[in-house]
Amino acid sequence: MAGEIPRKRIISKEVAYAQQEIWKFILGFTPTAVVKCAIELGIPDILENHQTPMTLAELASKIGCNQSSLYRIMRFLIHYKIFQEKHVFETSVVGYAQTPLSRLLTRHGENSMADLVLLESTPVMLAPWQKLSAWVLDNKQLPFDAAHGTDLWGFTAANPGHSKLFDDGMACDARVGVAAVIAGCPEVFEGLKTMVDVGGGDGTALRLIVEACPWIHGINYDLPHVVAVAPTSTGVEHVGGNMFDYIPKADAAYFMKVLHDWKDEECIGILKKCRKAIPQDTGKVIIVENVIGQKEDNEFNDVGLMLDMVMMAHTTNGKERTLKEWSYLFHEAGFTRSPPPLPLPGTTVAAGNHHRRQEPPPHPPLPSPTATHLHPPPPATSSATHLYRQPPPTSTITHHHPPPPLPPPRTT
Ligand SMILES: C[S@@+](CC[C@H](N)C(=O)[O-])C[C@H]1O[C@@H](n2cnc3c(N)ncnc32)[C@H](O)[C@@H]1O
Repeated sequence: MAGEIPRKRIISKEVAYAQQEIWKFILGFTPTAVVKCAIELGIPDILENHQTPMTLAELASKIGCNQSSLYRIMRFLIHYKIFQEKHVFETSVVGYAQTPLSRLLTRHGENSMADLVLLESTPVMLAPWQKLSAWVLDNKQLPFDAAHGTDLWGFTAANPGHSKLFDDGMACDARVGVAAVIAGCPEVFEGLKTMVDVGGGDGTALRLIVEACPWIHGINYDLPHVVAVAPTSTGVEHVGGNMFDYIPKADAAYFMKVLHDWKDEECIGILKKCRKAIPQDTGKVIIVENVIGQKEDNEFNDVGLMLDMVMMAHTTNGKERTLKEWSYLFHEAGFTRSPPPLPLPGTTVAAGNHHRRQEPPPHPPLPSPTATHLHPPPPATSSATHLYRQPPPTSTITHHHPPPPLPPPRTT
């Protein structure tokens, strides 16, 4: 019939859906870029300080920018629920206001993640993503090294400005993570006189822990260039060194988002060093890390998987791990038992204890049935469900170990 479109040229619903969805990937960088722009313009802080909704004219005047660009930026961010529109108190005038999301983007708010947004969107951190496919293809040069000629830690050591950005970004995450650990499983800190935070960055995590548990003397242990500029705080001593060589002696060793930067062999080496740093009978290793879902559960969460890609782009063979993969590390390092993970509000914590390994180790790289047995997946309780579903899940695992011969401490 004249004017009728041939049937084969009408696209199916699936193809139409795919054609729509693919734009999320084509332009997936825009939310990050526009959120970064809003932070740089100081919009979350301006709205926070103003306390009542601000009109476009007021906001543009405060920032010192033209209204038409600002209007489009705000329209975009309102669409993504970063900001909202609200009536100015008892008037018909509509203005811009904060949301719970934008409160996380003020520069110095209690739970601010602004520094982490600014870090991840720097040209330095974006460049390695251009090298990802080459790395996957030939495994010759890690993406970060290919982009910058050195690894992340070498780069931060040579670039104090980027090192500060990195430490500030990590401190954002540390503030949220430590609050969850203290609220959800304070018992892990009971009875500790000393605790070393290995890879503790600028000491933010340890400062908060010592504030909450003032009976603990904290040792913040990180690379010399990091602790050299770390702020001082009561009850926290900064020690510079290399965790592959030596870990300072303490009742407990605390690792927060450190082991995910390293491959299995390196983590096992670090954990073995830990066994030399803590007392045999009462010592603990406390690990606060992401736990990603296991394949059979099909419960990988978006944030966990994104972080796993970040580890590939930015670290020297680091990765996010499933419970079985964590169990494998503990077993290989000589620990035989750890309790199931404990859920926390907004995050998840697992606690465990430790015993010296008696049986032969499982074969790498896959976790063996022995490792699974030593650190079984959590039972199908609400805790376990919570563990896998909270983005980003985190686990704390404590272990005991045999006595150490002690190397001399290195301090800065
Ligand atoms: C991802 S950051 C985590 C920082 C901190 N634990 C937190 O959660 O905010 C990893 C830390 O490990 C430190 N690091 C890297 N290599 C190290 C080494 N060989 N010895 C000690 N610390 C190291 C880095 O300087 C960095 O502060």
